[in-house]
Amino acid sequence: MAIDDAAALTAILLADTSSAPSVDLAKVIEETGRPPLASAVRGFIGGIGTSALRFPALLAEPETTKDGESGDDMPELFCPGPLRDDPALGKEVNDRLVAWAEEVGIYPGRLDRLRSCDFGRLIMLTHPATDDPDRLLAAAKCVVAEWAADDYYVDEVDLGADPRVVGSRLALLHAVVDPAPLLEPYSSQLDEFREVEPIAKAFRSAMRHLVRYTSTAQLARFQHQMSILFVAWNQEADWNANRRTPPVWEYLVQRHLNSYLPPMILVDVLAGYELSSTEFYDPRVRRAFTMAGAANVLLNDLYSADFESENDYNLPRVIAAEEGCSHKEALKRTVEIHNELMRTFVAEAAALSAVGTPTLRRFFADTWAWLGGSREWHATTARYRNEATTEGKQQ
Ligand SMILES: CC(C)=CCC/C(C)=C(\C)COP(=O)(O)OP(=O)(O)O
Repeated sequence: MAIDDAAALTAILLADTSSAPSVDLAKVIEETGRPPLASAVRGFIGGIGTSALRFPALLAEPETTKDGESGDDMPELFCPGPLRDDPALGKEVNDRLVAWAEEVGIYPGRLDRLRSCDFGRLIMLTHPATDDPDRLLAAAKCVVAEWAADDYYVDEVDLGADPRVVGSRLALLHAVVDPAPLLEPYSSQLDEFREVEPIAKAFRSAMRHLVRYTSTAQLARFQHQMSILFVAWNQEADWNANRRTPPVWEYLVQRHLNSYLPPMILVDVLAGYELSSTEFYDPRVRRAFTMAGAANVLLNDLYSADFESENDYNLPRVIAAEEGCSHKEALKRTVEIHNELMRTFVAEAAALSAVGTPTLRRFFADTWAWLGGSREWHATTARYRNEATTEGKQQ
C-alpha cells in the first residue's frame, strides 16, 4: 500500500479487509500457526509462563505491498473484519442508547452526534454471540459512560476537561463504580452527587443494567478494569498538566492500562457464559488478553489520530515526537506495533487454548471476534470522520 495522504491512508488501512485474517480464530491458528507443543504449555495450570513461547510462522510479518514509485510500504493491518453485521439490531440498540443518554443527562445538546457515533452498532458488531438487544444495551451503556468520562473529564477542554481536577473527579466516579459506603450525613451527600452529576448517574444506571447479566466475579473484574482505566486517565492528566509528551514506552504503558479491555471484558457476559476466575486471572491469559486490548486501542489511535484535540495523545504523535520522523512513518510504525501485538496474541491464545478448557477457547474466539467488530466500527463511525472535526470530535 503506497503511503500518500495520511488521513486517506488510515481510512483505507482500516476499511480494507480484503487481506484480513479470518474472524474465526481457530482458522487463523490452523492457517498461520503450528500446533502448540503440549510440552511447551503443560505448565498452564501449574505456573510456567508462556512468555518464552514463540511460534515463528505466526509472528512473522507477511509481505508488504510495495509502492514502486516512492519505495514506501505499509503493512496490512493484522486484524479480522466483523463476524456479524446486523444494521437493524445495531440501530435498535443505538436508539435505546440515545434515549437513555438523554434520560441520564450525558452529552447534553449533542445527542444527534452521539447517535451518529453509533455506539449501538459498535456493541452489535463486537458481541456477535448474542442478538438480545437488552444485553447489548447493557454493554453499550457502560461503554458510553466510559466515553463520556473520557471526553468530559480527560480529553476535551471545550467540554470542561481540566487536568487539574481529573484526579478528584475520577475518585468520585470510582465511588460510584465500586460504591463507597459512607456514613450519614456524608452518604446523603455522595448520593446527591450520584444523582446530579450526569456521568456518575450514567455509570450507576449502566452498572445496574449490567448486573442483570453478570456473576459476582464478572462484576468484580469490570470494577477492577475501571480502576485501572482511571489510573491511566490520571497519568494522561499529569502529562497535560505538565505539558509533557511522554516517551513511547511510557505511552505504551498508558495504552496498556487505557485499552479496550473495559468493553472487551464483557464478551462472556454478553454471550451468556462465564470464564472462571482461575483461567481469567491466570497471568498468561491476562497477558494475552491485555495484549489484544492494547493492540485494538492502537487501532483507535490510528483512526482517531487526525481527529483528536490538542491535549489528546496517540501513538503516531508520540512516535513522531520521539523519533523526529514524519507522521506517515509514525503511522507505519504504529501499524507494525499493532500487528506484532496481535500476532503475539494469536500465538499465545493458540498455546493456551491447547491446554485450557473449552470455555477458555471460546473466550479467546469471542475476543478475536470483538477485535474484528471493533475494526469495522472504527472504519464506519462518524466519530472518526471529517464531519466531526468541524464541530469538534465529541458529541
Ligand atoms: C471509552 C472506552 C471504551 C474506554 C476504554 C478505552 C478508551 C478510553 C478509549 C478507547 C478511548 O480512547 P481515546 O481517548 O483515544 O478515544 P477517542 O479517540 O477519543 O475516541
